[in-house]
Amino acid sequence: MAVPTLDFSKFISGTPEERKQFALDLLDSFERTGFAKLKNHTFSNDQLRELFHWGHSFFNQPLEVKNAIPNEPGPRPMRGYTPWRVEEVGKLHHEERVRIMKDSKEHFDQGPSDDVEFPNKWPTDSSLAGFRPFMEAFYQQCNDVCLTLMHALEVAWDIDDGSLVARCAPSATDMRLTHYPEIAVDELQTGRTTRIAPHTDFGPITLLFQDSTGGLEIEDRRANAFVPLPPTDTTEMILNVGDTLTRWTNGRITGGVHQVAVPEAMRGKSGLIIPSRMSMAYLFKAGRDTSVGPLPKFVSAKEPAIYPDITALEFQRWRNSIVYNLDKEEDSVKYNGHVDKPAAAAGLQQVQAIRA
Ligand SMILES: O=C(O)CCC(=O)C(=O)O
Ligand SMILES: [Fe+2]
Repeated sequence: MAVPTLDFSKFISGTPEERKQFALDLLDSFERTGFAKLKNHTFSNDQLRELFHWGHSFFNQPLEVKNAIPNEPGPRPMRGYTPWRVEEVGKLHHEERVRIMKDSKEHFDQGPSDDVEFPNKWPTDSSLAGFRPFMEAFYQQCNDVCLTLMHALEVAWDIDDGSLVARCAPSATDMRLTHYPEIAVDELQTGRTTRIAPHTDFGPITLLFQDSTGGLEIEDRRANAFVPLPPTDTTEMILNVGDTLTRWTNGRITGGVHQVAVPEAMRGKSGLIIPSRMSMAYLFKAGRDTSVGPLPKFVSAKEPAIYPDITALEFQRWRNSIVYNLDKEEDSVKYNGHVDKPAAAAGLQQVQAIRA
């Protein structure tokens, strides 16, 4: 399954025809594959190098320094540092729900710089003095790219009242640096852990940059198999379609399932160590109080809404209650109504029955 690389500059500074063509190509790629790639995305190679430099500087700190700004695992946006083998992203993927498989990764999460409800947690060590200003500026630039991409979807759908872009304010995005420490191929191939298990992201879309290690795989829907998205050009930005866009379009666009596994060249080999890997995911979100229910454009008497009108924050709380393995107890009751697909609901009940 080929994921096309689109030229973002055609939308930013192209002719009206080029803008329309970019918008249609973006939508087509999202609909067919759940992904797209962008070049001329406004980030320079120097900025990307600096991003990964700061990532390494942060993760190279001793564990107790990183643990001084701990993320509180739970049904809320994440802030600060999460050590490895805390998250169970695999539980998001319906078929995988029963498997307990903690991800072998550590990450740093940040939200909007003015967030008073879920404030950011910044490292205080003087060697990281430049980390915060760089990351805040990077965050802002990613937000601009995302809003422009939402506008491109408006152009593709002939939405002329700005209602899609309006659903993405005020910003509630979580930006994540993930470090996957080196790990033996044999350990990953036991299937008891993973770098990041198959999942879709929660927001409308995600912007992703990966380093040159490899291992990112996307689901090829037609082949019903994972295929590598190799880091042939690490300056390209990867776009993932997330759950919120599926909900907004009443199921018309399906989220792109992805995972990080053994890099292609090492697959099936024993006794090798997979080098450490780093990525940056800008997990774009709708405004916290905004509905993730279908847009009026995608609902009709013939096609009634198949997703409930819940807020983006409520939706995120529910998804994170699963990732942090809290969905067994009172959370499962609280969020159960949000399970939209009958098959998924039945699966969840089965899991609860097994665990009860
Ligand atoms: O590390 C990667 O390339 C993917 C990360 C990812 O899927 C996520 O953070 O949601
Ligand atoms: Fe993801």
